[in-house]
Amino acid sequence: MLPVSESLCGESYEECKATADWLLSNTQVRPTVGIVCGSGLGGLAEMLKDPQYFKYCDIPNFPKSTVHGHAGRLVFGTLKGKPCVCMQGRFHLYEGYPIQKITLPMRVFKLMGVETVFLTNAAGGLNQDYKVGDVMIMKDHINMPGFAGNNPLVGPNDDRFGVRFPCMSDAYDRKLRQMALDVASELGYNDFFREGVYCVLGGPSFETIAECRMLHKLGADAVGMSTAHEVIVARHAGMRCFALSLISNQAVMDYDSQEKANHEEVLETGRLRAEQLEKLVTTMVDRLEHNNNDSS
Ligand SMILES: O=P(O)(O)O[C@H]1O[C@H](CO)[C@@H](O)[C@H]1O
Ligand SMILES: Nc1nc2[nH]cnc2c(=O)[nH]1
Repeated sequence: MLPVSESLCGESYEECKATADWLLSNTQVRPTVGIVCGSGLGGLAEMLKDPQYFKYCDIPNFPKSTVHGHAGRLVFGTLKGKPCVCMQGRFHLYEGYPIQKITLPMRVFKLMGVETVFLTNAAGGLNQDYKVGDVMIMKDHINMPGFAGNNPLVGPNDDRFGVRFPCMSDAYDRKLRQMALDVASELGYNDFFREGVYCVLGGPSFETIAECRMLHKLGADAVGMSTAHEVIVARHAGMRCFALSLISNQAVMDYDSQEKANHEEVLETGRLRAEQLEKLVTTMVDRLEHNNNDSS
């Protein structure tokens, strides 16, 4: 039996440690790299050598994946010889979990020894220069639910994870962003690579036209329903973060448009860009140094 939670929602240090210990006792892999696959981007997990799979429903304290396009399992293995753990499917606020629960895997990553986290997501393009199929390196985020107090760090702070008031001006590691730009250029991906700001909303409804216009005016280039929460918790725990948004659809900004955002298009765009994203992330992991110093 795992210890009874003293936390608000099942993300206490003891619970995360029990989950990490359970996983480490069931795999030989000692991951230093963590990967989170977004909607339609689960193929990244298939890149791992000698994979070992754990269904979320079998992992103590883990929520279950409920979204089509998220396989719902943790994959351990190596990528370019580096020990990795990969979330093939993530959790979202709209699935009904408390925000602390959807970010629990980041704390488990930390307690298993992960130093660097690569996150991917599918997002709607707000920037009018973006096209479907573009890939946006996240240089920053706007945490909309956080404005209303829905931040994953709400609740008692456990100093064993991090400080009460963590800095977020360096959330997206500068060196990794530069590495991504270099690798994208070497691979001939310049035409569809961008760098911009991601805005997270609670979902699950897609945005209205007025909301899209507002978000764009506020400085967001892409909009989605994930990632920023995970990055907040990962940074709180001192892990380096790198994140990519695949622009899976154009946010509708015009009342005359016949476009309608839908999840099938999101998954289909993921399939079209899967190979390039896998190549980029694999090359970046290959170039990673064993170094968790803040490099921004
Ligand atoms: O952010 P990921 O998990 O890629 O998923 C994105 O795609 C789904 C909508 O199609 C939403 O869950 C949105 O957040
Ligand atoms: N909120 C939101 N999430 C998405 N995920 C993929 N596309 C979109 C979108 O247009 N809006």
